Amino acid sequence: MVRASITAALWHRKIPLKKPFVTALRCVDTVDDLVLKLSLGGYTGYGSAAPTVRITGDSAETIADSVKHELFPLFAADFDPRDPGGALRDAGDVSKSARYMAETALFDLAGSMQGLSLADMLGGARRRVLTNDITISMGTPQEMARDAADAAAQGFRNLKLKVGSDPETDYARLEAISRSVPDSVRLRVDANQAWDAEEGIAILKEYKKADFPIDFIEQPVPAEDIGGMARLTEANIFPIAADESVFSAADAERLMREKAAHIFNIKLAKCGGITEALAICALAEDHNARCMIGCMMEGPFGILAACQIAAARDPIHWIDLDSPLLYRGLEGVFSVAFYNERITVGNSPGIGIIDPALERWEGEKIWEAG
Ligand SMILES: C[C@H](N)C(=O)N[C@H](CCC(=O)O)C(=O)O
Ligand SMILES: [Mg+2]
Repeated sequence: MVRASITAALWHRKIPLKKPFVTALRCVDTVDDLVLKLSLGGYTGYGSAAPTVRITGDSAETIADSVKHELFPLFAADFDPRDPGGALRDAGDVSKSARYMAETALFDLAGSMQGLSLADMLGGARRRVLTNDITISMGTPQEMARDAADAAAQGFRNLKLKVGSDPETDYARLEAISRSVPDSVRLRVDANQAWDAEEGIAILKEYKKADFPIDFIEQPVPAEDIGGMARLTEANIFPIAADESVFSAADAERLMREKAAHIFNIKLAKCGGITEALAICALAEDHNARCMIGCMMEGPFGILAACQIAAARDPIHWIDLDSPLLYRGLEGVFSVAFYNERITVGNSPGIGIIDPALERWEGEKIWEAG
């Protein structure tokens, strides 16, 4: 047990995007990135979180306040590198984004101290190369078809399409995109809660009739409409992925029990970090279910942690960790390499940061302690 010598600092920076990211829920042209740096005996650990109020309810202020007043006192007093998440076990009902940021930094610090990558800390990487998708923001059918064709030309075989404005335009989007990409390209369609169950069933029947190359439909109905998710799952037109409906292992367990999704989208920002994500993976293993690991439009450190988990856990079948591909400028910062659809997870300690690039994007240090 190492006591009371962790120092912490919090940055708030803005990461510019190549183009606005548009979904049925929100539109952003920069990523708001809160970064937590922990230092102990010459070692460092980093975590990050984005204030996605529309999805997690967490603002920059609530995340920062929770780290300063609720989480730092816990891990500053009680950090054990052999059990990095242990200090947060009794954190209670805190901001999930803050917990995620702190837990990522604690695992990164522990990995640095032990010379182990996070994937190896979790029992060894089974896969070092992951196949990522890329998201095509909601736009006109022509714009989306052009973006889809560009992505396919770069080598992406899995495209995640944002839909949910109105059924006619969505259909035109799918039609234009299907025509613009090679037959080998598969589509994931994310409605971000835009439909109700009846509407969703009618829409999906049309998509089926048109033979669009769809692998699954993500979060067709509002997060709390578990009955609607179950109806769409039972209809079995396309596999249904739960995203905003699954914030915790308890949510995942309910969805599995009520047969309200085929696929479970784990996001560290939604579930509060690595420990809860592993609990969802364990449940999926018990239920023989498959998961996707996804991300918010968020900074790179949490994405690195998610890549390490994806490399180490079998139930994670689909990878949607494309946020870094959408930033303007990233090169040379991580041991986890993003090259078009390929993510290669290296052996560097912790989550795999080579250079935290704290000065690279506009931002400021907003707090330090210890
Ligand atoms: C970035 C990722 N591919 C994605 O699409 N995530 C969204 C939410 C992102 C956000 O609004 O910050 C999702 O799956 O709904
Ligand atoms: Mg989604």
